[in-house]
Amino acid sequence: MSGAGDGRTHHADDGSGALRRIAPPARRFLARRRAVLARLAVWSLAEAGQAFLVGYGVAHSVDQGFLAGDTRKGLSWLAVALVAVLLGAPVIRGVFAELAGLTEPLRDSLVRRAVDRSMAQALDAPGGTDRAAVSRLTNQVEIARDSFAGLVLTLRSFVFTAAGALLGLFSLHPALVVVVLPPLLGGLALFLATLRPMAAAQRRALAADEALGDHAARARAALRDLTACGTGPETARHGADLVAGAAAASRVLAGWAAVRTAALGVAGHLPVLALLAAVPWLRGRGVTAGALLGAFTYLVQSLLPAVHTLMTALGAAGARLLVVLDRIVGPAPSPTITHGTRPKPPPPAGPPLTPLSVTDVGSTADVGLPAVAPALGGRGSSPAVADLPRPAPTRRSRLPAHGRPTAAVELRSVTLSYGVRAEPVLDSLDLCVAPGEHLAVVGPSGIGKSTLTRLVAGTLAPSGGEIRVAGRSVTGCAVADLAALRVLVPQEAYVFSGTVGDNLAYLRPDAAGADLDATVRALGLRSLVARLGGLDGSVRPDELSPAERQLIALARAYLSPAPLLLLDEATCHLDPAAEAQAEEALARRPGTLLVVAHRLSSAVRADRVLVLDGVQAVCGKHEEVLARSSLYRDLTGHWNDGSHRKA
Ligand SMILES: Nc1ncnc2c1ncn2[C@@H]1O[C@H](COP(=O)(O)OP(=O)(O)OP(=O)(O)O)[C@@H](O)[C@H]1O
Repeated sequence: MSGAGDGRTHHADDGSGALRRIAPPARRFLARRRAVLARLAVWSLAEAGQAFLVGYGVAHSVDQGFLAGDTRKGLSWLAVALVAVLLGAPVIRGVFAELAGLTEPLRDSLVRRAVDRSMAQALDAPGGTDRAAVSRLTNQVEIARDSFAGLVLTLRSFVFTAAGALLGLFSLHPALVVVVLPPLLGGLALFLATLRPMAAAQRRALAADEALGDHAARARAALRDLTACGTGPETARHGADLVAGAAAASRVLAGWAAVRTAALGVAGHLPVLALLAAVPWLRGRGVTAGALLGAFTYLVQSLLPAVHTLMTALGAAGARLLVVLDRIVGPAPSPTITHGTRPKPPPPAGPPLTPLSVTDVGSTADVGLPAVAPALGGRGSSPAVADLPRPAPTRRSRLPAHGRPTAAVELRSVTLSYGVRAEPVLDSLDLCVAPGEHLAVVGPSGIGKSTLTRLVAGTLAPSGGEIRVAGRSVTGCAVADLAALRVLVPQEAYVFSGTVGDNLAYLRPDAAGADLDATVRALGLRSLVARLGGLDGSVRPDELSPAERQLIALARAYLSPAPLLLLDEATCHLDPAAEAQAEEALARRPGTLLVVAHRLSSAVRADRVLVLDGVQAVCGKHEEVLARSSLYRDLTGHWNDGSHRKA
């Protein structure tokens, strides 16, 4: 889960770093609660005494009572053992009462820290959201409190019970300690050796879980963008990778849990077996039957349950506590989101979900758009757009070595079906668009116009054939390379909260003020920009009309250095005059323009018109297509009537 750890390098260590970070605040926390700790110690001493008395009572009931023929004495010693067992209840009650004095202040302090951290991050990255904060405030704080309570209970219980039981064994016969202690210590050592790798595995599992949750939240927030840009499969693939990563992390964790179970077996059962095997040896050293029975009682009744609980609690709760505390108390991860802020290299931390170069940026900024890649000479090399005259297509053509200009867009026998058995939407389509050309795509609703733009944009892979943009195959092309080749402006234009300048320069972050001014003039945005307070004025997406949003998205595309612009009904909310101004400006821009037209005027303005008609396609100048395609004649008839705004 490499991505999961991005931006959280302090979580990537093996646990010792976390321990170092947690230790000082933990010491301070405990130092302030000495009185509670002292009261806990008193109750724990009572627990040690109870453990001591149980085995001691059983041993003496046998040796001094039943085996010596004194049944009354035997029963009296058994009564002592019974009272010791019954005393366990009030002792545990006392322990729990004191425990609250540690766990509740811990919970309050963690909540305070989690809130402080979220506030600090919100201030560091205005507009950004720290989604992990919710998890820290609820789930993780509860995990920390419960784990801490479990740890205090079991650690303390183990130490005092083991002390009581070992003291009891020693008092019965020192040889008993010699037999019991080695397997007990061996199991404990094996268990302690698993703690560090187990903590690291636990940390990776938590990080994988958070990364998955974060991905789901980002994908949900960006659903419209994902659908509009056709990057759902890519996002799903990334989600599947995260699920696989989380599963792998859980498997590693399970592997270490198995090692710990083995340690539990050694520490928990080997002492009993060792004691059984050593009975002849012990008898030879004068260990009485009562002492042996008392030793078994110590093992079965006190020591082994304490070891079992200790290992379970320290292994699971201890590792969890360390990881969770480090997340809340340790250094804050670097902010991952710059919503409403133009991304600057290096790109934001965290795995990108939809690395597109579409001009609608609002929620795609949330899902990690890549840094805008340079094209046509790279960043900073583009001249001020408005200063450029409209070059003839041939003048803008770039000639490869063999002398023929490389086509801006080339489709060779492209077929697209949305399902294995589905009728193809496009069937063996050939198309060649020259550099600098302005092509209008028309056709009835549902004929495949958006499909064509997505194919050319490289966000949809063809079922067959080949698609090249500026000579490069776009199928399987790296995202940054696609971003350098084309900009796709869909019908739903998204803008993001930020300044007007940030919105306009999103695809060309180094644009000079003069470029922005020229763009505003060329696209007819002057009154809108003035109303918003100039280039430094704020854009609030909800307060803009669909037409205003489209104008901003078009201006953003205009400024982009990409050589190919794809407009998929991107001017549908503009009135005819505004549409004409925007389209003419975009056509004057150096580069190729492919427009899905929804008005006759838009088709007439283009150098050529592509009419999609079922699986047939006709392409040529407006007059030629008018003569050759009855569908185009029908469409122009509808447009002229004004009865259908849309083809
Ligand atoms: N993701 C998809 N899965 C299955 N079928 C789809 C998908 N996207 C589009 N289609 C189908 O493919 C055909 C072409 O759709 P497309 O959106 O490309 O047409 P269009 O010409 O752009 O239509 P409109 O002008 O209404 O936007 C339609 O029948 C549509 O239902």
